[in-house]
Amino acid sequence: MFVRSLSDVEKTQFFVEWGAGTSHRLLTEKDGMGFTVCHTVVRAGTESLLHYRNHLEACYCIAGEGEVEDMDGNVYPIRPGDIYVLDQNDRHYLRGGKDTDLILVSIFNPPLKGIERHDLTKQTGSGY
Ligand SMILES: CC(=O)NCC[C@H](N)C(=O)O
Repeated sequence: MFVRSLSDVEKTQFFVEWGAGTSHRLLTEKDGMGFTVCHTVVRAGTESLLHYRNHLEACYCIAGEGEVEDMDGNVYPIRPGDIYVLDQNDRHYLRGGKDTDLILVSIFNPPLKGIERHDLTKQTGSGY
């Protein structure tokens, strides 16, 4: 077993600014667990169009507030204790709160290599 902290990740390439906040990729492919765990900050006032074509993702909110919107226009407020699940590789909008960051634990299956980067300029949605 091992223990890893946010400060450990900050010394590595697995701490990324993803365009609308930060992501500590706490577990990556090389850890051999079969999934990735990230501590993700979504900055207040941001909106990102995201689309993970090669990974399923579930995001569990541990602090703050925000919302997620599917491509049918359904808007889901996200608060601590909520999980949103992209079980169909769903394209979606992710928004931080008006004045409050949204803090998520994001799980990816299959795992990320850890060095993937978003390109939020893509009209089709950023992802990997
Ligand atoms: C919630 C979400 O997907 N945010 C984007 C960052 C992601 N956790 C990543 O590490 O790329």
